[in-house]
Amino acid sequence: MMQIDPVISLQDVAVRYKRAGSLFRRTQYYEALKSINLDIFPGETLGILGRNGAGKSTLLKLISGIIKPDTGTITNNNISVSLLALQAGFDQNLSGRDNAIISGMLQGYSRSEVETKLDEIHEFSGLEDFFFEPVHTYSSGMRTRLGFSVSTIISPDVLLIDEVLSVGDRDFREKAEKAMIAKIQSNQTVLLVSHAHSQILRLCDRAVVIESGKTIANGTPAEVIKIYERLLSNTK
Ligand SMILES: Nc1ncnc2c1ncn2[C@@H]1O[C@H](COP(=O)(O)OP(=O)(O)OP(=O)(O)O)[C@@H](O)[C@H]1O
Repeated sequence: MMQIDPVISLQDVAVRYKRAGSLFRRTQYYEALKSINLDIFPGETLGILGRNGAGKSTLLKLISGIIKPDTGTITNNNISVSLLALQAGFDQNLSGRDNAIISGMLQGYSRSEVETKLDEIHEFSGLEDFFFEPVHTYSSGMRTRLGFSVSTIISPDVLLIDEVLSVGDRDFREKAEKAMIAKIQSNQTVLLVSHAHSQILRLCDRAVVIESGKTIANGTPAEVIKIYERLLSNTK
């Protein structure tokens, strides 16, 4: 059988955060990720399950390059990765339009490439005239719409989604879910973090569980959800 190379590969990766020390105590660290081993293959939709604090968001930040591992290696063959952490990283004083341009450029596109997509982003966001107003005038739902629209219209090689399908008002949520499903069904590589097991089952080709900073299960969504549910009920 032909071997397909992963687009991103994590080997024994660990991340620790500095905990605020006190005057008399040495700086303390918290190991959010202890040992992550994960390959992400082109075109797949990979679901990430794990309880609160297990390290899922840290994993997404790591893959998107926002933070670096303390130990272990991440191999990424020069691909663009975008974290759909809604509202993250907008400059409050710039307009939605300018923030859209910057986000697109941060995802590795040229200014003119992003500009050709601006009308589509504007349209999808439903922000109307607010698109041209500073982001500090937006409600949090409006920021969500902007973030989602940018990442939906400007497709990175790997799209990382952190619980996105559960935000926004009902109309936008339905629109967002439809757009996500279209992406998932296309060749887009997607990493989806969700606490909704039915969503993982419905949308993903494969799933993994992160428990206490380690990858502990990897397989079909049905298999992995079974393992995860057993884990939750054993430790209640
Ligand atoms: N900037 C930070 N500084 C210190 N500790 C942090 C920081 N960010 C996260 N942590 C800690 O690291 C651990 C993992 O956090 P993370 O946000 O990755 O979990 P998660 O699995 O995404 O949780 P949730 O399901 O609640 O979103 C948690 O114990 C958290 O308290």
